Amino acid sequence: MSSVNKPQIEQAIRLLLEAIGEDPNREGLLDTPKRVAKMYEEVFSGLNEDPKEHFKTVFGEDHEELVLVKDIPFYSMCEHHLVPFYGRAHVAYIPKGGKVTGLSKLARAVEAVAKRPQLQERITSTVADSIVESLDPHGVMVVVEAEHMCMTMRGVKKPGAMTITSAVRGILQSDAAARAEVLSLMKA
Ligand SMILES: Nc1nc2c(ncn2[C@@H]2O[C@H](COP(=O)(O)OP(=O)(O)OP(=O)(O)O)[C@@H](O)[C@H]2O)c(=O)[nH]1
Ligand SMILES: [Zn+2]
Repeated sequence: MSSVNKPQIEQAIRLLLEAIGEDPNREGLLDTPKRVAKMYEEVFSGLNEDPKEHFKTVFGEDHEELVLVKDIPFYSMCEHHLVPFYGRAHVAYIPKGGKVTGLSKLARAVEAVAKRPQLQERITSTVADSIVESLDPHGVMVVVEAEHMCMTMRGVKKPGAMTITSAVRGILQSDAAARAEVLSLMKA
């Protein structure tokens, strides 16, 4: 079920168009409020999702070694300017007690968290903490690399500048050698 109020978004977009000096009744813009409402429903669909729900899929596999899914593409919306930021997430964890989740669930958790008005730091730490809370693993490391359109098309105008954030939990926080190994696999 959607949490966005589409008629209200349509109304707001008509006002916005008027405010920038456009005519919301000209032919090319007639369906724009409806399209934008539909788009926001899609790009903010993560507001209805708890990333931890995805980790209910657990296999009782006795693997207490690294699992890494890297290069997970994501698109999010910067909560300061409501323009996109996008890039790749790398999610690693070391399972404990047979709590191994489905690989796709790591990517689903990234999607759920990204599809909200966001900060890159919060995407990173929310994904890491969801894994810790759901799977109680030995360790977790999430690295996110992204380009922010608010730094590219406006403001400071620095296309190509990449922001990298990480969140490290458990043994990957306390053991520098293990952390370095995960980092090198993420970069490989
Ligand atoms: N920490 C963090 N900052 C972000 C993120 N996305 C955008 N920002 C920053 O949020 C800040 C908002 O700064 P403000 O001074 O309030 O807004 P502004 O005048 O539009 O800032 P400029 O972008 O510098 O023009 C900017 O520095 C953005 O680069 C993010 O994911 N994390
Ligand atoms: Zn921004």
